[in-house]
Amino acid sequence: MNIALIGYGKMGQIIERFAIERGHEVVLKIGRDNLADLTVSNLRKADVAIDFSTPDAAINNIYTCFEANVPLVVGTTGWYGQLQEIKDECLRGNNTLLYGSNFSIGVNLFFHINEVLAKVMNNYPVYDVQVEEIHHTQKLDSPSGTAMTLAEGIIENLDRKSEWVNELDGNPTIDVLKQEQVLIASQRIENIPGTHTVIYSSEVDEIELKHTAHNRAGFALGAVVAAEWLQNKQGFYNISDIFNLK
Ligand SMILES: NC(=O)C1=CN([C@@H]2O[C@H](COP(=O)(O)OP(=O)(O)OC[C@H]3O[C@@H](n4cnc5c(N)ncnc54)[C@H](OP(=O)(O)O)[C@@H]3O)[C@@H](O)[C@H]2O)C=CC1
Ligand SMILES: O=C(O)C1=N[C@H](C(=O)O)C[C@H](O)C1
Repeated sequence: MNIALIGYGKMGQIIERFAIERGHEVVLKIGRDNLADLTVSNLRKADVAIDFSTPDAAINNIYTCFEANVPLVVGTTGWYGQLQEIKDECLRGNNTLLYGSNFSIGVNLFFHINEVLAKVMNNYPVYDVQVEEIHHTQKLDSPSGTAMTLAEGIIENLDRKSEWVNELDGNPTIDVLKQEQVLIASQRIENIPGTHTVIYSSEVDEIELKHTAHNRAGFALGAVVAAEWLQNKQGFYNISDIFNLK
C-alpha cells in the first residue's frame, strides 16, 4: 500500500518504521514545515492516509482527505466534539474513515473488560468509580481520548453514572462532584507514553484495572494494521470494529 502520513512527530515516525517493515511505501509525509504539500493531488498518490497530528489540525486534515477521496485512519485525539459532524460528512460523501482513541491491542482489551466490569457493578452500589490517566507533558489535550472512551464505556453500562468531568493536575473544574458524574483525573508527567486506571472504591477496599504503555510501538503498529483493514472498505468505523470483542 502507498501511505500518506499526516503528522510526522513522535507517532508519525514510528508508524513509518512499522509501515516499511510490513512492506508498505510512505509516499507523503506532512509536518508543520511542509503543510503546503497537503494537497488533493498529493493525497491521491496514496491508497490510505494516517493522521497523527494535533487536535487543532485534525478536522481540516480530515476534510482535505475527504476531498481527495482517500481512506483515512485518524489517531489524533482532542477533536471528538465534532465527531457527529465528521461522521455525517463522511457518509454523505461516500468517504472512508476509521478513528480510535487508542490503537493498541492491550487498551482495546481493556476497553472491553471495562464495559463488562461496569455492567457487573450495577449490582454493587457501595462502589464509586473514577478514571485516572497519566501522559507526557507535551500532550495537548485533556482528558486523553482513551480516558474519554473508558468513561463513556462506564456511562453506557453503569446505570448510576451519566456524565464525566475532568480535572488536570489536581485543579478541579467543578466545586462538588455529583454522584452521577465520573471523575477523570489527568496528570502530566515527563516521558510517560500513556497510563490509564479505572478505580472502583468502597469504604473497605479498591478494585483497580490498569493499562500501562511501556512505549508507543503498540499504538503505531495498531495504526498500520487499521490502515490495512480499511483497504477496500467504505464507511465510518471505529477501532472497535476491527477487534470485534462485543
Ligand atoms: N490513537 C492512538 O492510539 C494514539 C493517539 N495519539 C494522538 O496522536 C496525536 C499525535 O501524537 P504525537 O505524535 O505524540 O504528537 P507530536 O506532537 O509528536 O506530533 C504531531 C505532529 O503533527 C505535526 N503537525 C502540526 N500541525 C499539523 C498540521 N496542520 N497538519 C499535519 N501535521 C501537523 C507537528 O509538527 P511540529 O512538530 O512541527 O509541531 C508534529 O510533528 C495526538 O493527538 C495524540 O493524542 C498518540 C498516540 C496514540
Ligand atoms: O498523546 C498521547 O501520547 C496519547 N494519546 C492517546 C489518547 O489521548 O488517549 C493515546 C495514548 O494514550 C497516547
